[in-house]
Amino acid sequence: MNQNDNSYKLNSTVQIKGLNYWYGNGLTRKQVLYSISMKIDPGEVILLTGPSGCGKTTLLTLIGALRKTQQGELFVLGHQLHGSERKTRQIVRKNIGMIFQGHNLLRCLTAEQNVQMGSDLLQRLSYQARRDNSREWLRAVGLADQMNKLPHDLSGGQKQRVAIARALSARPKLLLADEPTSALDSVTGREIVSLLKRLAIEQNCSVLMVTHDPRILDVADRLLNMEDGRLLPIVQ
Ligand SMILES: Nc1ncnc2c1ncn2[C@@H]1O[C@H](COP(=O)(O)OP(=O)(O)OP(=O)(O)O)[C@@H](O)[C@H]1O
Repeated sequence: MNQNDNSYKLNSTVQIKGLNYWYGNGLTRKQVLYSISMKIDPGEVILLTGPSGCGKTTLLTLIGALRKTQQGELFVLGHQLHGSERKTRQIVRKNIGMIFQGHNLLRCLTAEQNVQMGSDLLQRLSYQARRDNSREWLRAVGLADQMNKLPHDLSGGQKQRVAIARALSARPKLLLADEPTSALDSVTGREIVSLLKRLAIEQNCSVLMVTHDPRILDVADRLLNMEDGRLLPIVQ
């Protein structure tokens, strides 16, 4: 490995080479990812598509340091995750925002309190500054007048806006989103993805988004397609 290889890995938000992954053990062991190689540059918005069961969520959770890497190189935000210690994975996770299909908001907390869970990761800020940060983010996603509402009093689109505010309020360098528009109608879905892209760009935050939604593909800087655990060559 030469010096250029190393700086490349440190400069990319994500750098993956020859990543394989298996579920199960012994006779039930099944390979679900095969020789995945890819990279994500700072500020890039990438959409990952592919049929159900092809391995998209598995790849997302490996990049998000939510699973242990088994084989291959996986550099995220300059940290090698293969063979990494728990502490390294924690550091990486703290710098990643995550948004899932279900918005994953806590039902008993207001919109503001849910966003504050993200702001609270900014440990150097005072309580008041974290609170202001949460409110600013709710304003940025257009929910200034809904701060005190509980999730069940918000529409699906509004809940996803809160989830976006919560994810971005922690100032992540990478945002991972797993089908964030799947529960939304097409107009709201597009609106949410455009908002997410605009806000992420403003933060110079890279985005990797899994989607089945063909209506939002044009939002991407780059499209990746997966099938049977493999990334397909890009057809221009
Ligand atoms: N915890 C698990 N244990 C065993 N097999 C699993 C587990 N999670 C996923 N799988 C299998 O791994 C394969 C890839 O699943 P994964 O969820 O990554 O695909 P996906 O492309 O995200 O699918 P979908 O679009 O339906 O969410 C599938 O065959 C799935 O059944």
